[in-house]
Amino acid sequence: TTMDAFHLGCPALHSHPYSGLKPKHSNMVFLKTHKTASSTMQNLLFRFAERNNLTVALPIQACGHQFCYPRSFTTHSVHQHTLPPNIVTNHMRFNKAELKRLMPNDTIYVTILREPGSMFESLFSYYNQYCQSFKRVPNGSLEAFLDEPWRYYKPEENYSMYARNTLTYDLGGDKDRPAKDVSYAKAFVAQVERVFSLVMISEYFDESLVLLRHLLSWDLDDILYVKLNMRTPSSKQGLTDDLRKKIRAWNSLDAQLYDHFNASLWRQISAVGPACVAREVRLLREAQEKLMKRCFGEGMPLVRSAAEIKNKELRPWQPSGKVDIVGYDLPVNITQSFSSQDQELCLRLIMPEVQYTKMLLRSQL
Ligand SMILES: Nc1ncnc2c1ncn2[C@@H]1O[C@H](COP(=O)(O)OS(=O)(=O)O)[C@@H](OP(=O)(O)O)[C@H]1O
Repeated sequence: TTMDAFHLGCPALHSHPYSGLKPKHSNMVFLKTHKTASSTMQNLLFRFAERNNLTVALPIQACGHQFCYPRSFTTHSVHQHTLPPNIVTNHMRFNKAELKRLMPNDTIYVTILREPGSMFESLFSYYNQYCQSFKRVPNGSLEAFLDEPWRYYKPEENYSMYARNTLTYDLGGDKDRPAKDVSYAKAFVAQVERVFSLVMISEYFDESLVLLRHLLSWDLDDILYVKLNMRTPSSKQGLTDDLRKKIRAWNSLDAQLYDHFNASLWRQISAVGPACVAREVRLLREAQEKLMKRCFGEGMPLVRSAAEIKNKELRPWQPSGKVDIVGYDLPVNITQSFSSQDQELCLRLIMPEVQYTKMLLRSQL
């Protein structure tokens, strides 16, 4: 069966005869960075937590669905009914010392980075009305911003962290440290490396998940997902090489983080065995397809713009009228023939972050 093949995979990691029986690791912090596929990861972790009766740390009401981001994380932002937690995954600005006070000693730290070009293009479009540095650019032109970023960017302004080195900021670093301060960048990368056991890469999401599965001794079923929080193609802009270069120069700290951890990811893949990782990725995609059929019938899940989604619980948050974030609906004819267990799973797979956070909080009260 697929499951047997899955367990037989990657012999390098199964040198211990009983390693297949190793208990699943459940204490983890996933630093949810912005516009990096982190909502897809968060949804996967929420489902894992529910299936295994784990406690997810959730923000107090005053902090919204984030731990009072963009302020640095403190334990005061954690709802008392979600203590002591096994899993932390809602948005925050990372603060290791405070997390250490909150979490068990065996907590594993994981995060995710995305290629700076496509990440910045996504940020620019998603936060175009939210972030003043973007809002004041004529015609919402990414080119205009990148030609003269200092004309639009005010480092001290609200939400300026979406306009420069967002990953560095989310990780707790100094987004405005000048690029010529080489030793800062190096020391920061080293610090991130010491804390995080795995830094996932959005472009290699499935490969990253396979490494995560190995790190935590999870099953194939634990890493199934549906892509969340996507923009419609019409909300996206292609990037020229020149634009990509300018984005990297403007976000040079993030670019250094990305280059470093992209290389580490491939080193980790090499260590496990590239063929074995590729096999698990294939098995993951096959299992995913089966699950899609079960939940959504033949073909793909029903990708819809928010207004078209009948069930309000399934509408993703829309940052502004200028960008469309798509979500999913469950097909009615299929849901009628569902077992209630399947219905719960399929519903959760496509539940957006804000709604799922609220639901989890209610269930943990
Ligand atoms: N599995 C997977 N692999 C690769 N990319 C993925 C995946 N899932 C989501 N996405 C893309 O991630 C973008 C949304 O990121 P986030 O969920 O982190 O955004 S948010 O900060 O929480 O709002 C968003 O990018 P853009 O569409 O470019 O905006 C999603 O399309």
